[in-house]
Order: sequence, then C-alpha cells, then structure tokens
Amino acid sequence: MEVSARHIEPLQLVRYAATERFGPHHDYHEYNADGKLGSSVQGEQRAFTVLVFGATLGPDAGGETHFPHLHVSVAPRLGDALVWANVGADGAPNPRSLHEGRPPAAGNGKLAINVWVCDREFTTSETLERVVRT
Ligand SMILES: O=C(O)CCC(=O)C(=O)O
Ligand SMILES: [Fe+2]
Repeated sequence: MEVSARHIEPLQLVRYAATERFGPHHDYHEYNADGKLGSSVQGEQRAFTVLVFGATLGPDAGGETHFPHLHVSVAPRLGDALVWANVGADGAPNPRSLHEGRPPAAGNGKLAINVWVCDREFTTSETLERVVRT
C-alpha cells in the first residue's frame, strides 16, 4: 500500500483524567451487512494507527496502551509513537489489533494524538460533523 500525508485523517487528541479509560476496541471500520464500511466517511479504512504520546506516565501510573491478543502493553512516554496495522496485507480488518487505553492511576493524566493513516486519500470536504467522530 502506498501512503502519503494525504492519507491521514484529521488528527484526534485523546485526553484521560485519572481513572478514565478507553475499553477494548478496534480502530478499523467494520463492514455493514450491505458491505459498506459503517463508520467510514469516504469509504476509507484506517489501515494504520500512529499513536503519539503527549505525556509520560511512570511505572505505577497506569495509562498503558494494551493489546490483549498480543499480550503487549506500552507505557506512555512523551514524544514516543506507537504504530500498528489495523488490517492485514490484503486490507482485511485484523481482529488481533484489539487494544485499550488503560486508566491513569489517581493523580495522573494522559494525552495522546491519534494519527490514522487510511488506505486512500482522505479529504476534508465532507461536513465537519461527519469528519469529527470517534
Ligand atoms: O489511549 C490509548 O492508549 C489508546 C487510544 C485509542 O485506542 C484510541 O483513541 O483509539
Ligand atoms: Fe484505538
């Protein structure tokens, strides 16, 4: 798959206060019964996620990005980026990309930026309501 900066969705900032979490989910868009990618704006698929951490959380501060199927947990560190594929080489959603944002422990917050790299050019000509979503 060829990618360029034009394949990047509008960036999404995620901010967690202490104890807030983002439960297990996939970043890819699911296919509806009619064969369309349900939450996709322009038929694009989120092929890759680049999660850029905007805060450092120490060893007991929680806030890890956890991949249950892979038994991998990554602690946030300011400026680090975690990159993974949400789809296989054939472009099909890969359920093993399941991940969650664990809650920061009391007294900690977490910031990150989602950079979703899609399988096609993403234009922002659509209305804002359709582009800004989770
Ligand atoms: O906060 C995290 O570690 C993960 C965030 C995430 O998965 C998302 O925003 O889609
Ligand atoms: Fe995610």
